[in-house]
Amino acid sequence: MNTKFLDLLAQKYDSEEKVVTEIINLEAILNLPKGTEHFVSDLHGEYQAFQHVLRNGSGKVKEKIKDIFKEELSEQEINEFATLVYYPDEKIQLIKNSFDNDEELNEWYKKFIEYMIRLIPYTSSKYTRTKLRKALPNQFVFIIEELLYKTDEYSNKKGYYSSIVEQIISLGQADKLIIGLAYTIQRLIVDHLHVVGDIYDRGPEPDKIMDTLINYHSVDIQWGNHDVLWIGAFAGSKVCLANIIRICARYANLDIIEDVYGINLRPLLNLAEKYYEDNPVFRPKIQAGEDISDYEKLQITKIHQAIAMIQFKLESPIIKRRPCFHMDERLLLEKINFNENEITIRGTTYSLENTCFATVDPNNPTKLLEEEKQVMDKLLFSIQHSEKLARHMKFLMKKGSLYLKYNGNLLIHGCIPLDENGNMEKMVIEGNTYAGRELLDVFERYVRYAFAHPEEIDDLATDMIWYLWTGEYSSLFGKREMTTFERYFIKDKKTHKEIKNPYYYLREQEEICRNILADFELDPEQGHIINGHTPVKEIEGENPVKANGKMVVIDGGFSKAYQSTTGIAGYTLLFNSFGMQLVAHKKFNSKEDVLKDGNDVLSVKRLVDEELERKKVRETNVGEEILQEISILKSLMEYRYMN
Ligand SMILES: O=P(O)(O)OC[C@H]1O[C@](O)(COP(=O)(O)O)[C@@H](O)[C@@H]1O
Ligand SMILES: [Mn+2]
Repeated sequence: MNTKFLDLLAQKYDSEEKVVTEIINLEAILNLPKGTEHFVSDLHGEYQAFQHVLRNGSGKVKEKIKDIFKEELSEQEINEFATLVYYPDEKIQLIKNSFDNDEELNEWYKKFIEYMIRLIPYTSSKYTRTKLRKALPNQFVFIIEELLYKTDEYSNKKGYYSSIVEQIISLGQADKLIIGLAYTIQRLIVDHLHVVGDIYDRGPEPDKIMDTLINYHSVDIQWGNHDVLWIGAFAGSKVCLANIIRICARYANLDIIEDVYGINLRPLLNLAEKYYEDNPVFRPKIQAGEDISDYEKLQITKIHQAIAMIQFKLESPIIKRRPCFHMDERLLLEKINFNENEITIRGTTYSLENTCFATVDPNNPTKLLEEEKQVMDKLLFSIQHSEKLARHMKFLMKKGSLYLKYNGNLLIHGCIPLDENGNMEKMVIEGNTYAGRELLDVFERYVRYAFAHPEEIDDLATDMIWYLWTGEYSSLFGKREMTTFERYFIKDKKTHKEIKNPYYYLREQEEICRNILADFELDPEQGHIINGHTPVKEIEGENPVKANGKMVVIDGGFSKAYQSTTGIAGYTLLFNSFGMQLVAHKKFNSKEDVLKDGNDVLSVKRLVDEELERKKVRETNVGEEILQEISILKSLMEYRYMN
């Protein structure tokens, strides 16, 4: 091994004892059971529901409480304890309001501090003391460690411990301690979080989800089609930008653009007011309980049309300059017969309804008006200069990728494009042919290039991000074409259908999944493919576990817009040292409901896979890294200290 490197390392490990201690420490970690991985997907801006799943660890928090306290506490007390762990700040407030005097409250404090101190060793049994210490609330580390490691064999410490707790209470620190312990428990229960795509769009608070993820102790993200759409907009793609604004208008979420990311929509509104009227198909989709004035609804309806038309116009030049996208069928504005108000698609002529073509020149239908161009220039400038968006997009790039190989599994939001025979679809890009993993790798390279060059806006890399949103062989989209235009303007529902890639029925077959795993150089015997993207229709009896357990579809179903078609809120997945568990979630109403009756919509579990032997850190990705570190430290030992 390079001696320069070892000399450098020796600066950190400057004594034999330090090297030995670290080797022993790492060896010990290898033999601990692997930590719990938590998989969620398709969050779609539903921050509150996501928070809940994160805080209850898909049911794990309550499970651990039950393991320890089921003989001792009633179901109601267990629920109360669990809600205290999920929402400590709010729960403490409720508890305080429910007591008439301090004595009762102090008793409650004592009881629950003790419960929490008893729960922590159980939730941290898979971690080293150092790791546990890092998870503890800073200001209380010393005190908590005293309480945790009490060995009361000779019972002369009893007084000591109860005096610590009493001091905490009398010094007014009990709330802070309990809150700190609650977050520690949440954190210990899940070691690592995977977000299998679609943080953005449809729901109201994707930004808050991003902030949560940025502060989360350990996370990775597999980009979803909606996430790359936002990345695309930030990287300079005007058509991606038009799409994100269109979707925000459609779901009455323009606040995200305006208030959260600080993009001025006034120029777009002016254009919209000038050219558009009310139009039923462009009215925003408003969720039950949302309150929007008729005036505002009308404004959004106009903006929605203005930006949709800009989007359609912007698509055309890209399709023309990128023959490799094979998207000529999508040159729809050019297929319109404006005299007859008809369009001919794949040989069939349909009449158009609810059109809003005031800015369209029939002789040159894809040409942007000067005003439209200016609006888009201004919007792009502001989006690329939004500091908050920059922070969120950089995080998506840093922690995200198109797919991830993790502990033997393949995590991917959408699909691996296949033909009907199960062969990987090929795409020719700049004269080279790619399929399967290689295609995804090349897609990802373009995304990263575009992101690194936001000033280049018409280049292949930037266009490629849009392709990932909507192209036939995109691993994120997985459908032949996106029928947005048809959904707005053509009545015949046949034209709305978006035909899915054969992957979506072939993935039921074990053989197909094994082939894909092998293409990604994963062991088909051990590995699973974990998908998001398509809501699992439990109502119709669809099983999220497919291909003899090789394929797991966990669309979180957080999106309220889809809950009526799925029958449940969705699925999450847990993978701990005992195996994988799929958790089905019922609809999440509100945090207030959980706080009130403590009865958090509990989840049904299905065993996906059961390990015969408990899986150790040694057998994980982290384990591989540790093994490498050990081997380097051993070289250092030999080089420096053994001769
Ligand atoms: O429900 P909406 O707003 O009409 O959106 C439908 C569009 O969303 C998509 O399903 C993509 O979004 P998802 O990744 O959430 O499925 C498109 O295929 C489709 O055209
Ligand atoms: Mn998706």
